[in-house]
Amino acid sequence: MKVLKFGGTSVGSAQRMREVADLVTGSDRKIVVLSAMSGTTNSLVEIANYLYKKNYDGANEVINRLERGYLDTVAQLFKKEEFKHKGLELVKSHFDYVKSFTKDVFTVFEEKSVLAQGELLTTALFNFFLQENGHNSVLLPALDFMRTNKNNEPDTVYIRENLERIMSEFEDTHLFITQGYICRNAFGEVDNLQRGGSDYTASLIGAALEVEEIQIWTDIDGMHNNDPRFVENTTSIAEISFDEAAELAYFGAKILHPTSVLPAKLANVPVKVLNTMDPKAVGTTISSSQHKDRITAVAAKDGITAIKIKSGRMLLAFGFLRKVFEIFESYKTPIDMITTSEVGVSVTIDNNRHLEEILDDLRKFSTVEVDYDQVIVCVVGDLVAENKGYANRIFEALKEIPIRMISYGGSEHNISLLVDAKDKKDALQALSAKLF
Ligand SMILES: Nc1ncnc2c1ncn2[C@@H]1O[C@H](COP(=O)(O)OP(=O)(O)O)[C@@H](O)[C@H]1O
Ligand SMILES: N[C@@H](CC(=O)OP(=O)(O)O)C(=O)O
Repeated sequence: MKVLKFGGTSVGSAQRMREVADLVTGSDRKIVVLSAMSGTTNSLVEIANYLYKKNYDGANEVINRLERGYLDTVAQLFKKEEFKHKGLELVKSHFDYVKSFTKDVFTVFEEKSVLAQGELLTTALFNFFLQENGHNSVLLPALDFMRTNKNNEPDTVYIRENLERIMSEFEDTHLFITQGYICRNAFGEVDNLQRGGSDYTASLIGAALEVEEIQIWTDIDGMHNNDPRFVENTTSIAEISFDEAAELAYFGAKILHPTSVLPAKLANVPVKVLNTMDPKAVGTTISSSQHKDRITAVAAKDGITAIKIKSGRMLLAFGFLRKVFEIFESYKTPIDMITTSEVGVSVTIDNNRHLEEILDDLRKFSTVEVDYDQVIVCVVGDLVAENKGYANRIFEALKEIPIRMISYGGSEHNISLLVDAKDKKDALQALSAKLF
């Protein structure tokens, strides 16, 4: 069995859905994970923001625009009156539900339910389309098996047991369709796996069922060696290890959700990144094979804040780092990069929600400087100490760019550098020019 995930752009129109149907209707057994049609989740976020502010005119305007888009898709997707009717009813019921919140209380619980409508609607439409064309597909409700625990981590035992239970009722079925991104939390409430989380859904399902392969179908021919939104002439990486792919995803390669590689890695299920617009392209295979003597790729993670913490008493003091880390831990704020010296320590975070409280606590025993709007540029490859010369090439490439922090040695696959956001594009381009 294989798991195939199609992102929002891959199911972004009636024509694209037809192309996806061609790709999934072979004879082998598959679970197809779909995201919402492109733009849907952004619109739902916009609607939720209006509903929080009780701006019902604003909410209705976006709701109506989104609904018209889905009605157009129904008109173009289905041929038979019966299915056109089913499609229209389906769209109406989902949008009536969203509209009901323009008259009701709106809290984080309702927001999560609103955000779930995109995937629920897209998968149901796609499943109708398969049925109209005579395919015997079954819709697997993600809300019946995808669940997180009290730490907001996937509850892997629950996921496996419930997937197996539901699927055992359909032993003769070869094609299952399910929603990416959405789940229930430990309290059984509708929740999600964070933006872009459909990749994570695919990886969790693939790992739970120990499938032969997970395929991530998107709008580009695999993982590229640099961010194609900022650098021209990037090329697809044919093969990459789980570890390198995880570093790239974590450090900003938008093509994969940051946490999506780990479940596949733990279950040792290979992941292929493939292009819906060019299905014959080789794409990228992510597996446990390591690739020696190369720099593989560059990525950049935006929205970073750097905090420089200085203390006259750090010199020869023990316990200083513990005090610093405990503060970040108490506000559940993860640290990305860290560098130390005799007089202080610099750390970066990507979540400023508790920044003011963190700074207040740090100021009780240190002086603190903050740099906003920073970017972590991450170079991934076989960067073991024995491979001499790679660091030199990286710094040579970046000689015109102010570098605020450098992290090397934390993993054998990564050198991370902190630069100002305004220098990001130049840094990425300079690295591509020198390294590839
Ligand atoms: N290293 C990279 N390799 C390939 N694509 C990348 C990379 N970094 C960023 N991207 C961007 O990621 C996009 C695909 O991700 P996304 O839009 O989330 O797809 P989907 O809607 O299929 O989930 C590509 O179109 C590309 O612009
Ligand atoms: N629809 C969700 C989940 C997702 O993964 O989308 P995509 O595969 O299009 O990045 C989002 O926009 O966040």
